[in-house]
Amino acid sequence: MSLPVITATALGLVVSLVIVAITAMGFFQSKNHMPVEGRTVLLTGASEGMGRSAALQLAAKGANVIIVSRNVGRLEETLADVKAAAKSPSTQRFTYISADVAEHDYAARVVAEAMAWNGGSAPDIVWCVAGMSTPLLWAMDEGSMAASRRNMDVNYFGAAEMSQAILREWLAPENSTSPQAEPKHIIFTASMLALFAIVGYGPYTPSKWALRGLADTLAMELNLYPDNPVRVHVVYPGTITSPGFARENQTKPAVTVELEKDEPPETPDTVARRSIQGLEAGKYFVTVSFLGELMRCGVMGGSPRNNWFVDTVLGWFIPIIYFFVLRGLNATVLRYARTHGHPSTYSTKK
Ligand SMILES: NC(=O)C1=CN([C@@H]2O[C@H](COP(=O)(O)OP(=O)(O)OC[C@H]3O[C@@H](n4cnc5c(N)ncnc54)[C@H](OP(=O)(O)O)[C@@H]3O)[C@@H](O)[C@H]2O)C=CC1
Ligand SMILES: CCCCCCCCCCCCCCCC(=O)[C@@H](N)CO
Repeated sequence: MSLPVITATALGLVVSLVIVAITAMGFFQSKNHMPVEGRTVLLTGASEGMGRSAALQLAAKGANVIIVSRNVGRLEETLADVKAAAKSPSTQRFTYISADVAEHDYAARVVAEAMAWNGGSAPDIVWCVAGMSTPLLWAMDEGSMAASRRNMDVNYFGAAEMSQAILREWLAPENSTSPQAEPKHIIFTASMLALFAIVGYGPYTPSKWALRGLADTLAMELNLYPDNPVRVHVVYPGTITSPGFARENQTKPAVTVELEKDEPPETPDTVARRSIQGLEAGKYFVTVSFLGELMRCGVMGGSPRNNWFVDTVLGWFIPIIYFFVLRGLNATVLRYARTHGHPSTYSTKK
C-alpha cells in the first residue's frame, strides 16, 4: 500500500478510536459540574439569539435569571418568555437590566443592580454572551478599523469588564468559603474563529482570541483563591442562525461566505443546549460540534485540557488534517482572486 493510503488508514483508525473514547466518556459522564437549580444566573446579550436560548433553557432547569442587553422592548419580550419557561414559576425569580457592555464601567453598575435585586447576593453564574460581528476585508473595505475597535469594545471589553466586576465580588475575602464549596462560574463566549481564523473576519476574530488569553490567565490566577472556588470557561460556537448572523451577512465578503459553507449552521437553541451540556460536563473550552472539537485540539498550547488523553491524541493528528484543509481553503481564496480580480474592485454587499 502507498504511504498516503497507510497514513489515511492509520488516521481514520485513530480518529475512530478517539470518537469511541469521547462517546464512551460522554456516556459515563454523570456529575453535573454546573448545577443551576435555585442559583442565580446573569447573562449578557440574552434578549436575542444564543443568549436568549440559554436563558430559557437555564430557567427550565430551575435557575433564577437576570438578562442584560440594551433594548428594553426586547428585554421585556424575552423576559416574558424566560418566565414562561420556568421549572418552578412560583419560586423562581427573573429580571432584566438594560446596559451597553461597550460602555466603560458598565459592569460595576450591573453587578450592583443585580445584587440589590438578588437580596444582596451576587449572581452565582455569569455568562458573557453579548457580542457582535462585522466581517470586512481588512485592507480594502471602508470602516474595517472602526469596526475592529467596536468589536473589541463589545466582544472583548464587554466580557473583560464584567469578569473583573464579578470576580471582585466573588473573590473578596469576606466571601471566602472553602475549596469544597459549589464553585461560581464565569463564562466567555468566543467563536470557532478563535480556534481557526478565516478571511474576512479581521475586525472580529482578534476580539474573540483575546477572550482565550484572558481565560487562560484567569484559569491560573484563580488558584490564588482556593477558598473562593470559581471556574472559568470559554464557549466556542460555530455559525448560529441568529439575528446577529443575519446582520453580519450584510457586510460579509463573498469569499468569506464561500469558505463558511464548510461549517454547518445551527439554531440558537441547539448551540445553547450543547454549550450548557459542555459546561455541565465541567469543560473549560466548550465546543458545539465535532469540527469544533478538532479545531480546539489544534490550538491547545498551554491551556487547561478537558481530557488530557483525548485532547493529546486528537492534537497529534490535527496538523495532518490542517495540511490538507489549509491547502484547500487557500486554494479557494486564490481561485476567488483569479476570478474576481483585485479586492478594491469588489462592491461590498449593502
Ligand atoms: N451568530 C453567529 O454565527 C456566531 C456568534 N457567536 C457569538 O455568540 C454570541 C451570541 O451571538 P448571536 O446569538 O448571534 O447574538 P445576536 O447578535 O443574535 O444577539 C446579540 C445579543 O446581544 C445583545 N447586545 C449586542 N450588543 C450589545 C451591547 N453593546 N451591549 C449589550 N448587549 C448587546 C443584543 O441585544 P441589544 O442589541 O438590545 O443590546 C442581543 O441580545 C456573540 O458573542 C457572538 O459573537 C459566535 C460564533 C458564531
Ligand atoms: C480541523 C478542520 C478545520 C476545518 C475548517 C473549516 C473552515 C470553515 C470555518 C468557519 C467557521 C466559522 C464559524 C463561526 C462564525 C462566526 O463566529 C461568525 N458568524 C461571527 O458571528
